[in-house]
Amino acid sequence: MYGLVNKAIQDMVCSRFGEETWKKIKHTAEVDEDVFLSMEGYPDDITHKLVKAASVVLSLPASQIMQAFGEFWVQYTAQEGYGEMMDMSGDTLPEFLENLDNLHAHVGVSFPKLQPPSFECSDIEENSLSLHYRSNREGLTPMILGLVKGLGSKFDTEVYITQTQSRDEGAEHDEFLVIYKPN
Ligand SMILES: O=C(O)CCCCN(CCc1ccccc1OCc1ccc(-c2ccc(Oc3ccccc3)cc2)cc1)Cc1ccc(C(=O)O)cc1
Repeated sequence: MYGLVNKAIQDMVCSRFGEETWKKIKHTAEVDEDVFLSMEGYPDDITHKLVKAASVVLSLPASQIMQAFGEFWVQYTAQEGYGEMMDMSGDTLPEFLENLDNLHAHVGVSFPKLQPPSFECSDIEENSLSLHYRSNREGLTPMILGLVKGLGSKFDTEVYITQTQSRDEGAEHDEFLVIYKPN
């Protein structure tokens, strides 16, 4: 995972719980990095250890941490210089979701170590669609719930998302029903 992800976790924890809590989380995770370089590639395990340690230190379920992080990621990347790229990826929530693979392909051209998941939309109706999420990473599914919620805020759109298929329960990939209503 690029360091931008770990840096975003650090910024979310520091902004909401302070520097001391972040130090405790890094210590619990046994992660020694003082600074995460956005454009450096880090083992995925570091991200998983940080989420697990945050769950212990904050006494919150890891799924809740990942969901909050997904929501935070959308605004964080916009303020960290990817706002224009995100704005070019669609004017509405369904459009953005349909263009997500293109967005990742665009980033991947400049940053070849990117290992993006794949998102596909099907059964697209006026106010709903099915979102298919395929990834070679494990355990980040709750982040997708937060990412879509974050897109709801970005597009001032009420969004309801529920998982309808789960890889953990034997499905080939995770699938979500996304219902949206622009305000
Ligand atoms: O792998 C999984 O199964 C779940 C990963 C979910 C995280 N993605 C979120 C995708 C997303 C979904 C909804 C809305 C917005 C989303 O992201 C927009 C986005 C995607 C990628 C970047 C990005 C930009 C630069 C990166 O790397 C840098 C950073 C600074 C300098 C050089 C390279 C890494 C990711 C920025 C915004 C983004 C992503 C972040 C990092 C990686 C990666 O390091 O492989 C792959 C994907």
